Amino acid sequence: MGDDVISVRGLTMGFGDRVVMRDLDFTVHRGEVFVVMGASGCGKTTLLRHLLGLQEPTAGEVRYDDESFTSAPRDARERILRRVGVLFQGSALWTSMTLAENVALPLEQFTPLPASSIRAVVRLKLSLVGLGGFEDYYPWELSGGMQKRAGLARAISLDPEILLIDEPSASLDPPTARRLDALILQLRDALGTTAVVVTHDIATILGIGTRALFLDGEAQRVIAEGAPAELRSSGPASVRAFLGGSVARP
Ligand SMILES: Nc1ncnc2c1ncn2[C@@H]1O[C@H](COP(=O)(O)OP(=O)(O)OP(=O)(O)O)[C@@H](O)[C@H]1O
Repeated sequence: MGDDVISVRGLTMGFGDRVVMRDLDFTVHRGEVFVVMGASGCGKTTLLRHLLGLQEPTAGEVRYDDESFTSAPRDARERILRRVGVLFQGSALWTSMTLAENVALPLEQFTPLPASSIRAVVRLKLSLVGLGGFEDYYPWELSGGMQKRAGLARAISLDPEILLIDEPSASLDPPTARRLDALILQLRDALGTTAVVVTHDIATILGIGTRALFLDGEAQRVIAEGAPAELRSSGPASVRAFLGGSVARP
């Protein structure tokens, strides 16, 4: 397997006649935490939806390894997506199910494992995110940070190679958000997962991003790509300002 896990080529995204972002070109490398950043409304979530096939490109394509996802038939897309775990912004847990039932759901749907093995995997995944012992709790009995961690446990239930995470720190207080950042790194290290994280949280970007892409909503294009700390010190002025770096000319 090569080092390029996801490649986006000439991707233009829009709604009807309205273009949100044009000519996106980037590659996500194996094992990195790749951050998609930009101001609210620039198209970060829309990009994630394209990576999942929930929205079709106006132009261009998404590739996983060396296989076109965009032009793949439905069964090939499903096979590719089996390698991808997703944590949506609101965690998207089923509120009428316990944490164990939530995490078990993908295992029941996509593996032939017997119930006893599923229970063991569920316990392992919940303990990996620090929720060992919370198997029988319902999502509404948990804090926002715990709900996100439960969402992560479900996202990793099928041992995905790739994790797509939308706004991990949204609606969390800063210390809880930092703990979730640390957990994303831990999972990457423990499971060898490649992560794509969509966020406008500067602490997350600088804290866990290996490389980052800056989407400029007004220009409707990418205006910077690179290591977050480098972009903060020597990226374009608007990116430096976004990342809280100095905007004075050197
Ligand atoms: N279903 C839709 N129909 C039409 N326009 C949409 C739709 N969904 C999103 N948009 C528009 O597309 C643009 C990008 O939205 P998107 O949610 O991808 O931004 P974002 O960068 O993720 O924002 P945020 O950080 O606030 O979540 C916005 O201008 C939004 O209004």
